[in-house]
Amino acid sequence: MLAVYLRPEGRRLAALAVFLLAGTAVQLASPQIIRTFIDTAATGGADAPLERLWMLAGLFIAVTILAQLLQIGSTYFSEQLGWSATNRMRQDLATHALHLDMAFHTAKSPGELIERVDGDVAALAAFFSQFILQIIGGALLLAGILIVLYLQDWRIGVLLTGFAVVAGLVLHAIRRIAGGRWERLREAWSAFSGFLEERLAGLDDVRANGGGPHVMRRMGEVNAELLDANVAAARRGHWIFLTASALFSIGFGMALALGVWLFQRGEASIGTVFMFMQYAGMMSLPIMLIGQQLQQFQAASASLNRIRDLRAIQAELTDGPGVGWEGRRTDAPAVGFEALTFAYRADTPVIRGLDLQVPAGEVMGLLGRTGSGKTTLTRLLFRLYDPQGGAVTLDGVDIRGARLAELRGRIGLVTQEVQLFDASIRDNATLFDPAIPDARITEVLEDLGLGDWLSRQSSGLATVLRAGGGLSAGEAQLLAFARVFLKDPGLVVLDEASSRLDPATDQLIERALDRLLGADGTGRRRTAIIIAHKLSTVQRADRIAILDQGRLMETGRRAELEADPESAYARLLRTGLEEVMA
Ligand SMILES: Nc1ncnc2c1ncn2[C@@H]1O[C@H](COP(=O)(O)OP(=O)(O)OP(=O)(O)O)[C@@H](O)[C@H]1O
Repeated sequence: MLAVYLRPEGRRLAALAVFLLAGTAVQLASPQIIRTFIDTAATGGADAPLERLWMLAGLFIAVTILAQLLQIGSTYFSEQLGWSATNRMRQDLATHALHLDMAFHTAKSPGELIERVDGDVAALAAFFSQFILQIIGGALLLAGILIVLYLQDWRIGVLLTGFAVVAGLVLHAIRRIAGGRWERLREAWSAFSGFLEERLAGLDDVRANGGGPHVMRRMGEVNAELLDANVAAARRGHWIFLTASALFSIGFGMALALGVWLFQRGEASIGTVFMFMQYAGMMSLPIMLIGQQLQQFQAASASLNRIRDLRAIQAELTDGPGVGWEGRRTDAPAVGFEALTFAYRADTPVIRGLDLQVPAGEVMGLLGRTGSGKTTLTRLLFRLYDPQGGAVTLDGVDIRGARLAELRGRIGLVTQEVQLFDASIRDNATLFDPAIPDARITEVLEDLGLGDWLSRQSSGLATVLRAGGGLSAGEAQLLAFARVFLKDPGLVVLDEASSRLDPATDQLIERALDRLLGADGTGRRRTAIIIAHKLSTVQRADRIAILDQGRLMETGRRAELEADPESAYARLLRTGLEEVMA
């Protein structure tokens, strides 16, 4: 999977390789310059050629600066590589997750998905860029140092190779013993953020019930655990650091001892001894980092596996072959629910063998107690789920044959809970369709009675609405109507809000309903399914269907049912519809 995302990055990869190789070569060169400098100075004594020394000093400075520049270049390319490859992965994952079935989204919490799509991918990106830089770069440098040392004197080569292996193993062992410190810290952090999130979400309740002191006491406890975990992690981190420092001092000491011995035997110059020390010092960082990154490797491969698992989940609801509904968006279709059975979970049926027809252009009022399956029926119409038995049809055609966009393009939906997005009024009304002209949006909003509201907004249609705030329940409902008018479909589903609105807004909604259902004299009829909570809305229906525990209890023309005192509908009206349904 990684190869797929890395392939388009060939150029960056090549640039990174060049920078890494050049950087390693330059880093390897600087101890050589120092050796020459020292030897030139030492052997020349008072007659040392000053010009040559100046040149060597200048060269050393140039090489040091070049090494830094190359380091910046490699960091730049490795970050670019890591993030651009994984950004594409994140985008693919988000698209994939958005196309998964509702059943999947019901089972997974949004937090879990965010953790997959963002957390895991970010972890991978960070690892990726570090991996290339620190493991590959570090390994190159380490190998380079050892090769140079072997070429210089095999004894120092053997000594420092042995040292590198032992130091690597000891550090690995220490890390394993000290392991677990991050887990405890991460747990403490997630407990802390979970605590904050929950209390902030319930702020109204906490305040209203005087729960403040209790929350603060609990916060103290959570904070104390966080402090403990932090201190423990820092203490263990220091152990690793101290061990590493001790190890590298020993390595340094061994290189020094061997150097001095070689010097005394006349087999190495003083400059060479100094060079050994420099190389020995340069080895410590890669040895530390390679070990650290290899440990991260486990975490990164766990992230990768989770991402792979998510990608492997396939949507069961897929596009049908298409039934040629393009251009029929505004036609009012006949809707049929035929011998429909459906269950969210295998053992609890929600719709049980339901047969119901809504003729084209008619308004069907869907009634039933809470939990009787009304909303579920509308979800099946949108094909958010597929039924286990029977079919939903539009104009007699099974909706499973249609492409999803073709089907959903024909239906408008006004739900009880209007989802607002953190976006402009324009985008909220058109649901991010840039093709709809501003003039049309303004016209629709004004027709719905939102003209005043719009004129009060600081930047008109461009004003950004805050998700979840800023709009009253009534205004949000009207905005949902605006969405349907702008889409202008031939079939609408309305899940009426059961909450009471103020009389003025109520009147605006009544007017919007008149227009939507073609009762305003324009004669434009739409097929409509209304889950009604108010008597005034029910009375707009041509037909009534009453559901009871997923079965059709009664259906017929509203006028006829009303006239028949034995009908369940007439009984409902007598009992008081709003009391029963609310
Ligand atoms: N996503 C879901 N997963 C599992 N069960 C569900 C799910 N959604 C609804 N149900 C169950 O299906 C049954 C029918 O729910 P539905 O929302 O269709 O009823 P409703 O008639 O629309 O009720 P209300 O008037 O309260 O909205 C209920 O028992 C409900 O608990």
